[in-house]
Amino acid sequence: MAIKAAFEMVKEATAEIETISPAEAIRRKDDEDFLLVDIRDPRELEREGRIPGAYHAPRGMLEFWIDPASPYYKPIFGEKKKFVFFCAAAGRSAISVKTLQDMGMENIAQLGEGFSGWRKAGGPVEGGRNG
Ligand SMILES: O=S(=O)([O-])[S-]
Repeated sequence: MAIKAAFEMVKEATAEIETISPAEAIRRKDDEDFLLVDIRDPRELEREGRIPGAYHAPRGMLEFWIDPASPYYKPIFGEKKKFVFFCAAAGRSAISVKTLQDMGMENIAQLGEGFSGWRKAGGPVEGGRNG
């Protein structure tokens, strides 16, 4: 059986979800009803730094953290906010947001170009070893 290309999955997912530009995310980052959700691995956060105020939800646990019926549910995902997920470059976030959307989660989007787009657009970053 042929393996479907990961980037094809990203392309298909991206076509079905909302993407917010880094500039818009920077503008809205302090809004009470707007939350950036960092789905990168802990090692990436240590190495590259993090967006101040972003909530860290490792991609591996996402489906379980947003599902109120799951023992791993995180009530923050039940709050009335716009949840904007990001990874390093909007690959994993596209697939993740599509999955959460399919699960019925509303008011979600991904951050276009991910953490690298945020950095390029001049968004604040804290920590990291590549500073
Ligand atoms: O998934 S990724 O875009 O961060 S490589």
